[in-house]
Amino acid sequence: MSKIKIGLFGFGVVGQGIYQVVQKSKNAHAEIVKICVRDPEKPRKVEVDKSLFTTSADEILDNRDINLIVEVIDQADAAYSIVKRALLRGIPVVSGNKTMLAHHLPELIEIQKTHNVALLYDASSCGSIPVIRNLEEYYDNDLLLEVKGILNGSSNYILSRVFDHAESYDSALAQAQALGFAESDPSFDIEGYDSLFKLVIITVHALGTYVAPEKIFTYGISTIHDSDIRYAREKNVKIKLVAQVVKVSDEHFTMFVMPEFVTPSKYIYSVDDEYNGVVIRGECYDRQFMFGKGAGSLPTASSILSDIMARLNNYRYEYKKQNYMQKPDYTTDITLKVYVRYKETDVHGILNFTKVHEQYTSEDSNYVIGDIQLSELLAKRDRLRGKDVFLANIPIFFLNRDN
Ligand SMILES: NC(=O)C1=CN([C@@H]2O[C@H](COP(=O)(O)OP(=O)(O)OC[C@H]3O[C@@H](n4cnc5c(N)ncnc54)[C@H](OP(=O)(O)O)[C@@H]3O)[C@@H](O)[C@H]2O)C=CC1
Ligand SMILES: N[C@@H](CC=O)C(=O)O
Repeated sequence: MSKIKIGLFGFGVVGQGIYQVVQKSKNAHAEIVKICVRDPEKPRKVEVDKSLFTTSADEILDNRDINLIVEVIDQADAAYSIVKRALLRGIPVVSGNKTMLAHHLPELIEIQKTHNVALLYDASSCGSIPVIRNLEEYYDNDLLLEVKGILNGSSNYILSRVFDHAESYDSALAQAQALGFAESDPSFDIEGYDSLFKLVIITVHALGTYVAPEKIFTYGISTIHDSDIRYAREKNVKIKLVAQVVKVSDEHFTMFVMPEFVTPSKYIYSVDDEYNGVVIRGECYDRQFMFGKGAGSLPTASSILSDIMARLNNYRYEYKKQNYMQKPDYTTDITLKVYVRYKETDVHGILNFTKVHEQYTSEDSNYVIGDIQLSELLAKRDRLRGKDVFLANIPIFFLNRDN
């Protein structure tokens, strides 16, 4: 490709960042030809020639000059329709939309193969950190055992402000929204779904296997309470929202998203604010750690620019791990040690612990620390929703391997 002519979908936090980095980057040999938005009259932070705007997706998809679609809108269903139509027409796409990708990757991978067309999406997972391309290329072997980390900038920002700066949860969430870190519906961030969707995408590139989001246990930070923070401080740990995919044997891997008590010796202990941190563990090399801004306009745009420039060399994912021999199967048949704090909810009536290590009751709040099957947590997930319950992983299961 000699010059990239971009049809851009979305001109919000990320779209405007992309416009800025493309203008700045002379060696990208790229030009934004048209921008599709919902409302062309909306005031924007970045000044742009208004004649670039359209509200018609077809005006971009039918424009034969455009040889790359960049999709950064906040609507997953509309994004799916745009991306699929573009790929079916043979137009390559760069996307940052993890919600859409986590739900439609198997079909979109198939279309890429049958229509010989590329879909790149490094910005969808961990903002500026190049996780996907590294998993796809550098870690293209059997040695990978685990990818674990903080994948959501907003929840990490909130936890940092609450934990280290004694700010209120609501004020920290409002700041995460004002700074452009949070999703349009911030419950995606705080309930763990954004981390979940990124984990689904990461697992496709880490192990070559797609697991649908609804099959994965996900618990967020929205029910965190002063007593949880007090407890963590007393134990000299921090609470982080952690997503992980782990090979638990040669035959099986597991994955889940939940708050975790993180000790100071762990790499992710020092990952604060909107930063993300990803620990990659493998046979022979032990651990490697990737760290960087996980959200925000320019950090995310920098990742999109990297995918745009990769298209100059016709780069595409080959999904080689999908064809690996003896791929491990997904299991939820593992035991976790968890802390469950509650007030009124009959936690013991809902959750079957295989072993209770510690129980505490007081007027203010109660907690239990016990062993529980991941499958049990997944089965009872809906019964815990909306309850006065906070749950955190105590990473004992992987203790001798955890750093
Ligand atoms: N913010 C971040 O840090 C990151 C975001 N992402 C992902 O990037 C995407 C965009 O996020 P962000 O920029 O923050 O979101 P914003 O809400 O800031 O912007 C969304 C943009 O999408 C446009 N839009 C919505 N629906 C349509 C549609 N049907 N057709 C055309 N345009 C549409 C909106 O138009 P209008 O302006 O007219 O309303 C707006 O410009 C999301 O998928 C998000 O998950 C990924 C990594 C980081
Ligand atoms: N809302 C997301 C944005 C980037 O993916 C986050 O906070 O990480």
